[in-house]
Amino acid sequence: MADTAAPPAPSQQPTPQASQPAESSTSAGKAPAGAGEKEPVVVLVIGMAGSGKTTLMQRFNSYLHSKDTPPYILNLDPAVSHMPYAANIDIRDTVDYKEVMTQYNLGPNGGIMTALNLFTTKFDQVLGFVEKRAQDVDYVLVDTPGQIEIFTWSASGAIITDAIASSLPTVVAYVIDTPRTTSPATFMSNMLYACSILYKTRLPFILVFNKVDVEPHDFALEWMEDFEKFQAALAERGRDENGENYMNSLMGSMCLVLEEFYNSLRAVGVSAMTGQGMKEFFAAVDDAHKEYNTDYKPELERVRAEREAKAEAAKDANLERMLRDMGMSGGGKSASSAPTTSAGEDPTATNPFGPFPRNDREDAYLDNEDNHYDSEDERIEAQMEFEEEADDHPELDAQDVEVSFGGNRSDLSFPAPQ
Ligand SMILES: Nc1nc2c(ncn2[C@@H]2O[C@H](COP(=O)(O)OP(=O)(O)OP(=O)(O)O)[C@@H](O)[C@H]2O)c(=O)[nH]1
Repeated sequence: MADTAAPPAPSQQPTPQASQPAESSTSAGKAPAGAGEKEPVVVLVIGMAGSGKTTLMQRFNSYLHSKDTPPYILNLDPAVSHMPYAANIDIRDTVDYKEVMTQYNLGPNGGIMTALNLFTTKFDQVLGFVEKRAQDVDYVLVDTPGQIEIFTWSASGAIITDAIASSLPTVVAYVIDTPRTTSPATFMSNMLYACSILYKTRLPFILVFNKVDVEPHDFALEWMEDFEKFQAALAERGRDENGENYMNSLMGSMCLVLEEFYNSLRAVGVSAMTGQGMKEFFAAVDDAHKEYNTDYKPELERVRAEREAKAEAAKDANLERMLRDMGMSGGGKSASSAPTTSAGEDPTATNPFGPFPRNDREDAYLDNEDNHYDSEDERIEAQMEFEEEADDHPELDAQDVEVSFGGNRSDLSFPAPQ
């Protein structure tokens, strides 16, 4: 194996909080920067426990080193005991899941899940490290926790996936233990799981049939291409020890449903043990990278633009509402929020002080006959007289007068503008 460096020992954390993620210096940093802009592709390695993810990561790593394109590696599995490759960023350097178990009184799965949650709170920094190296590498490999559901169905897994996929081209490599998938029922369960991940992440997807040194994956390709062959295998091998085949019709219909799913992915057979299929795997990754750029990226940009447009519209609406509240715009009132008097009329509609209900002081002012003017000129003249008088009487200085919004805003009071 080309890269068998011992993994760095996990640091002992005094408290189960995520410390600052650390970046190990491995060969990725030494990769020669290519001419022009480089855009690495992130490969998220996901699979059931024991499917061979970690061994495969080591194989990918050694293969890429042999091609002179060392990858940048992230390990997100806090419980991995032996890592046969050196990761650039290792979750175990940041959170000690055993410490998390002790402090939070959790079992192993709860500890792994909580460790991942804690790490997620620092993931923006992790992404910062990855982005900094983006110019130097072609591939970023991400190993995920052995308990697949901890990553695929947790909020932190979704946050991490979204964060990575919105910053760099990302593809999912779903690792399958081929020798353990030869029964039609296990095959179907694995495919349904893969399908759910594909529809959840919506990222370009590669089915990686691992351990083909033990069992070639031809049967799987055959079942995916020709559903009648799968039906035949079901009829032949789908019976339990009592000769029952009650699951067969369900699985038969399932394979029809999965036909569309099979069309939208690539499948390769590999062996982490012998290194078979590496060239085909990376060709599939490059193909999926292109798919990300043609299909996923425009969709991502569309969603992002939609989100920004919504945020902009909300900002405009807030500004408009604020201006209305301050009586600086047309003063249009919102029909739904305008309060009404007991007589059913809207007091804001007749309030010259602004688009809010009159308060007692304003009512008193308007009820005073002296304050009614026949024309706007007359009102302005009266105001100028008042201001001249106010100059001679500093006690009338407006600065000392508290203006309070009436009605539903009576809890707010603001000093009068100077
Ligand atoms: N024959 C054979 N064995 C393999 C291959 N890949 C992995 N294995 C073996 O499968 C077992 C599980 O491999 P791991 O790499 O630990 O699998 P994993 O998916 O990372 O396991 P978890 O972290 O527990 O989920 C180990 O005994 C490996 O030696 C392969 O291609 N061929």
